[in-house]
Amino acid sequence: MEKSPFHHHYHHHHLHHAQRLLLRYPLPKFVLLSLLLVVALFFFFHFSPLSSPAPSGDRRSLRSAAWGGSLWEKRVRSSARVKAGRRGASVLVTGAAGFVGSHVAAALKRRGDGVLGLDNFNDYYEPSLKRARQALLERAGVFVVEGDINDGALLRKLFDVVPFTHVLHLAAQAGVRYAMRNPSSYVHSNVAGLVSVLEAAKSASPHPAVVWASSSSVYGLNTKVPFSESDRTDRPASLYAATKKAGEEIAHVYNHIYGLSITGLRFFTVYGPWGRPDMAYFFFTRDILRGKAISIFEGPNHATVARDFTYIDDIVSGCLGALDTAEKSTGTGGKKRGPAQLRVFNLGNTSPVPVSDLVAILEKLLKKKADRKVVKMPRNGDVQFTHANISLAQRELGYHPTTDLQTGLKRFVKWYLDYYSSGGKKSSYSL
Ligand SMILES: O=C(O)[C@H]1O[C@H](OP(=O)(O)OP(=O)(O)OC[C@H]2O[C@@H](n3ccc(=O)[nH]c3=O)[C@H](O)[C@@H]2O)[C@H](O)[C@@H](O)[C@H]1O
Repeated sequence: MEKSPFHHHYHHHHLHHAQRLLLRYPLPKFVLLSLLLVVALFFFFHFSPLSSPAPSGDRRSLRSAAWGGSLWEKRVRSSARVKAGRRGASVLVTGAAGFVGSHVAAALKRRGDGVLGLDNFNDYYEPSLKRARQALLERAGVFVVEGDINDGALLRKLFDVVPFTHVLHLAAQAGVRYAMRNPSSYVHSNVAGLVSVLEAAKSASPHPAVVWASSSSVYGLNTKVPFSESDRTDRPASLYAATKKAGEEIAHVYNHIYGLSITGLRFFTVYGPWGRPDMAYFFFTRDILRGKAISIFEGPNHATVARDFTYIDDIVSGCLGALDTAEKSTGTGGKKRGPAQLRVFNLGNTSPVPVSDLVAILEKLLKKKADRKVVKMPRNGDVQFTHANISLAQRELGYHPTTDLQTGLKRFVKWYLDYYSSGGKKSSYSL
């Protein structure tokens, strides 16, 4: 709507009037000075580094623990050093304070490899459990740097200090159902975070080989069982699954352009001592002990919901097999000299168990009946069953899972009672 000439004139007149007023009654000096001071203070606090959160890559940022400095570099170097007289690997383990990360980091160190951990110790589940795992790793000689995989400056620094031969990338936002409550965390950690790690790898000299955690959930709504690596993975049922599938596509790009050797591992519901409190086997144990009701999901017309539960020690052997058979990357400093290895493997147990059977095993081990509520599986991103065909991993990685659910849960319950009897601080249980 065209502004009327009156409108324009009206404003002009008012401005003129204000000027006349100011000139006629000059403001006392101190009023002017205090006005100037207020304005100056506003600009100072608004633009000063103290007020705006420093960019995450800035090690002086108040949020993440400081990193860098000569003492820090010395600790990084000695942690990542291969044991004398051994042609071992020097591995950067992201998510090293996590469940799978801490177990694999300890196993690598035990066999003499160099290991440097990285973890942001976020509070997706109680950080005290991550700190307890970190303490065990420190005692084993593994330094876990506190930092975020999205902190490019930190990753570049780590690769400057250590010529890593491998990256075992396990840092991720895990959990199928939580994706409906915090979707951005999955994009931040599983997509942006993976790109950040692959960017650091392709910029390093030499390029490390990368092994990273994908997920059984990429099989989504498939009904053909058992799942084989060549089956369709274009029907994810959760955002978690979609970010892991996206990761597999992103891996293909970094392999194609930069010649990075990349191996994706599709883990199948991993469980065991030092596990994740957000997973059913863990909180069912807690709730049975507390006499709290547990909800057991069931499929359409009372079909059972089942998982190919895989014990942590078998997963560790699968991860070591992937690292040991990973070919070198064919690039260096961002240039590729030839085609590089690109692989994906199922790491499962090939014996799916209904959730109700898992509960029955826990009741026996805990000598306590569960207060069961059988509920229809909610539309929460869960799938009705998973079942791994592991013949490819058996052939290529020498992967041979040996632990059945009864045996694995027995070890988990022993750890659980030990750890929480010490008030969730420590456990005589090693990783
Ligand atoms: O294979 C994977 O890649 C994933 O494995 C794991 O996901 P899930 O298989 O969903 O494990 P988990 O939550 O322990 O539920 C176990 C069973 O209990 C059922 N379940 C769950 C909760 C409940 O209250 N009741 C119930 O019956 C539930 O429907 C399910 O059938 C990892 O968390 C995930 O990060 C990813 O690694």
